[in-house]
Amino acid sequence: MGKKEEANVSCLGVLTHHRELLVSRLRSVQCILDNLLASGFVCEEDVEIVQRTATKTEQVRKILELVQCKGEEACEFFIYIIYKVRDAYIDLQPWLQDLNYYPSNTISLMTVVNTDPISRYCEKLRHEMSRDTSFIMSYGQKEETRLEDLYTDTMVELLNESNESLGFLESLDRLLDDQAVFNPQGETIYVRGDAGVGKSILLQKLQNLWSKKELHTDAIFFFKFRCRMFSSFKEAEQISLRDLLFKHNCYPDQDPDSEVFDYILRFPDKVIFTFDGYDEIQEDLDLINVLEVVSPEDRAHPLQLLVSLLSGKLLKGSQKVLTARTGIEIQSKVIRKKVTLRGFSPAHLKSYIDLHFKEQEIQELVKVQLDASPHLCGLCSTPLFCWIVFKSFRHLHSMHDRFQLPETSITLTDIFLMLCEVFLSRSSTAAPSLLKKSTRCASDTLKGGLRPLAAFAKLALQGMERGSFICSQEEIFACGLAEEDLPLGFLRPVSECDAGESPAMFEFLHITLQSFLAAFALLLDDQDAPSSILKFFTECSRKRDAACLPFGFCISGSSKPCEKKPFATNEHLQFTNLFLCGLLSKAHTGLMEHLVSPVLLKKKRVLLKSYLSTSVKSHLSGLSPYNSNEGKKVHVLPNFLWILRCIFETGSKDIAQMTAKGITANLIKLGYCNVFSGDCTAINFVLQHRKKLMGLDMDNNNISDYGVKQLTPSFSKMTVVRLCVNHLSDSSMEVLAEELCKHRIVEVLGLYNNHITDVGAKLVAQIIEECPKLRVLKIGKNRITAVGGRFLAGAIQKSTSIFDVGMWGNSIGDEGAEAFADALRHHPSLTNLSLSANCITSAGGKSLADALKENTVLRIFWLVQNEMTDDAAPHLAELVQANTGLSHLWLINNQFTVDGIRQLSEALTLNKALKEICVKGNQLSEDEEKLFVAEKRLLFH
Ligand SMILES: Nc1ncnc2c1ncn2[C@@H]1O[C@H](COP(=O)(O)OP(=O)(O)OP(=O)(O)O)[C@@H](O)[C@H]1O
Repeated sequence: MGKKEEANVSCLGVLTHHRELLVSRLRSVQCILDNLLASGFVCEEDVEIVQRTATKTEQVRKILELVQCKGEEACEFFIYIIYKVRDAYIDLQPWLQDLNYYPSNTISLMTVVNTDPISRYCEKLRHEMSRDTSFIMSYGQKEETRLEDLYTDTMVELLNESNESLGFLESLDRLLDDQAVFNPQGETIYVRGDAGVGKSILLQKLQNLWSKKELHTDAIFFFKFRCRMFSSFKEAEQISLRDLLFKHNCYPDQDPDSEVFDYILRFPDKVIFTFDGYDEIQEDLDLINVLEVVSPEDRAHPLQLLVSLLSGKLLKGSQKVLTARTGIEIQSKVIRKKVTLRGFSPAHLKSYIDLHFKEQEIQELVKVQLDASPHLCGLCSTPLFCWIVFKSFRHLHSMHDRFQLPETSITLTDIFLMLCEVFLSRSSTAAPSLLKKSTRCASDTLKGGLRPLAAFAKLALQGMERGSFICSQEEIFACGLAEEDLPLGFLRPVSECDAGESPAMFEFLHITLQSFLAAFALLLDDQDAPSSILKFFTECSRKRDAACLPFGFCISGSSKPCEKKPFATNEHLQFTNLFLCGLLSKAHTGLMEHLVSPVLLKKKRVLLKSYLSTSVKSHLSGLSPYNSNEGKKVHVLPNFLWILRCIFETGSKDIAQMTAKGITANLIKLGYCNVFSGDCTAINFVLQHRKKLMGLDMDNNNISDYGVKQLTPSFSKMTVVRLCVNHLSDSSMEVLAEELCKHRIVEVLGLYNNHITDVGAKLVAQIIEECPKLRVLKIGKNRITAVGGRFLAGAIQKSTSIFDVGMWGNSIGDEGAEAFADALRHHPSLTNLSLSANCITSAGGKSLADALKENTVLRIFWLVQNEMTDDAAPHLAELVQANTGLSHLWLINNQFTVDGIRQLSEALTLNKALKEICVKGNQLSEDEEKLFVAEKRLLFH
């Protein structure tokens, strides 16, 4: 009570007056009793009497009687407990506010201990979450790393419903907020990314932040799951939501009345869930057809509980974060917002180096070596690969003084071989001091460790064939592994919750390592026919009807999931194929001959090469080229990217040559294929063998500056270079300016939606000036201001070839517009120009209009979404009247009123050549728009 009321109203009176309200709303009796007892207001006997009372409401009545008997101070303390233990008495907080309650100085000195089951459970969850997430799960058990010692931010890109970029997340604790929400009805935040890009670690960091109360959320419960757990149940098994939450996270202690679960049901918005690895679910779920569980008391198959939670049928309002590999599409209706992980940026990579290597000298050494190899940097933008490279570097460098990272053409196979070498060298009996400075001999290490290596490989392959990522101790020992092999580092224990019911289960430290070892097993196998190495290729090439649509079928009408399917993607098999290509490559022959008979090795290599050649041919012949503005175009399928990756791993020039020759179209489209920077080496490996000129359309991928550097040799053949939406910065423009100006054959340059600033614009201007065939330039949605605008306009003015320029969505303003006006005045060939969304006001509009009066070449002019008002109208009207070349003028979303539009309309009647002026989205009412119906060429829609 406020100080004023304090004098008049006694707490005893309050309890009498509000007795019924307290009886109906007070839930956690135990916490009240514990505190009354601890403070001596009641005795043990009193507590027993209360506890013997049958119903909760009766218990509350008894407590009220007791405290009222004990007097004013006891009553005041009773209210004070409710005030202090907020979470437990959340329903009574508005009541306290209405009372304007404020504890007196005397009562504030008394201690209240929160023994409420909800608060205790929340504490327990935080404690366990902190314990489970403070370390990056052990590789080789001994050397666990603290999360905070190694966690580095990665690029988290926000996407809209159509997967277009909305920029990057500023900090991880904003993942749960409303930024970039495109579907407020959806409840799931969808995090996607490639293998090893850090989805699980991102969730771990999120959980860790929550456990330390550093996540901006008022959620007091956090339940984490690995999706694969949901598939580990038998078909007929059913569990309750309560069991799902508590059994697979932790149980509430001393909660006889199930208050925790009741609280969760009442306040689902206080709950966060994370579900990691949706792609690892072995059944496909259909959100529409699945018989959803909606009652929290029902028992159901865990997969049904999962679907019900994700779709908000259960615990509506709770926050859910779901991760999956790229390529898995989930129905938009359940998605609230979507992000994609892009790995380490160059700056993140530098921070990661500093965290990983404590010694400054080594930090420098690694930075120098990385700088020398953009390909390696590209691979290292994937945190998993980066971790392996750095771990191997640290280990091998400590053992062999002169160890250096491989500079050029390091493959993924090399990286995983290096990791095996590191693991196996742990079993070496020689003391490290004796090994120091000795020459590294990978073949000795692999040969020495062949027994465990072959056994781990066998285990990995068996898992792949079974479609399983976890294995039991019996399976491990059955493959010939012994207890002492486990600490080598290939396997790590699976935490109980992730494994479902099963005791002591293990998994490979990463699925990609399992894929690698499975490939090793195929290579080592001397029992089955050599052709069995191709088994996963065959599986991957089989078309999947509902590919990439895990919510696409199954569980139709029945409450049980139907037959087990392979994983939602077959990427783990694709990786096995890729590693097989690497292990069978010529470059590794010497090493592999220590492990497999040379005859068998050769047989397998021949088989693989012939398979790859055939599959390239059949893939290419299956593609149908079509004619486009830019020539005969062929859109390759994402699987082609895997073929290119495999070819690169084999290092076979023959196959690369054959592939390059087999592409008959003169433009290859690899758009939306999820190409990352590391892939560009593979693409370049093939394309550099191309004799004929060609175009490459790689719009909408993630190749970044490292990727552009990798493509350097191929630019000599490229007439079309489309790299829109690829996270390129000015440093890519340096490469492009150098290469394209050297070869001077480029005709189309697409750079839309990257991170190009004025510095890059200057380099692009150089390309325009020096490349005499350049016809089309798309450089919209970058960060170009008036300065860059002037460079570009100046170059365009000099070019005689360029006719189509897209500058949409920069900010060149009136100064830039002025420069473009000059270009228009003098330029002989520009026919299509977009200066939309460039902060151009009427002053800029006037300059452009005046210049255009003298230009009869420009056909289409875009000035959409600028800031022009009626001040620009007379000039535009003059242009409309005088210009005989212009056929389309786009003035959508400016600030013209009916007066301005009238001037344009009148001018239009005098120019029959102009086909249309689009003026939608200006400041006219519907009635005003109707004034212009007579002029059909003035469009308001
Ligand atoms: N942000 C990060 N900071 C430091 N290291 C990281 C980070 N993200 C990932 N790593 C390293 O990469 C490894 C693989 O990451 P993670 O398991 O999270 O990848 P993932 O995207 O979940 O892969 P998959 O899809 O194959 O399950 C981690 O064990 C860790 O060593």
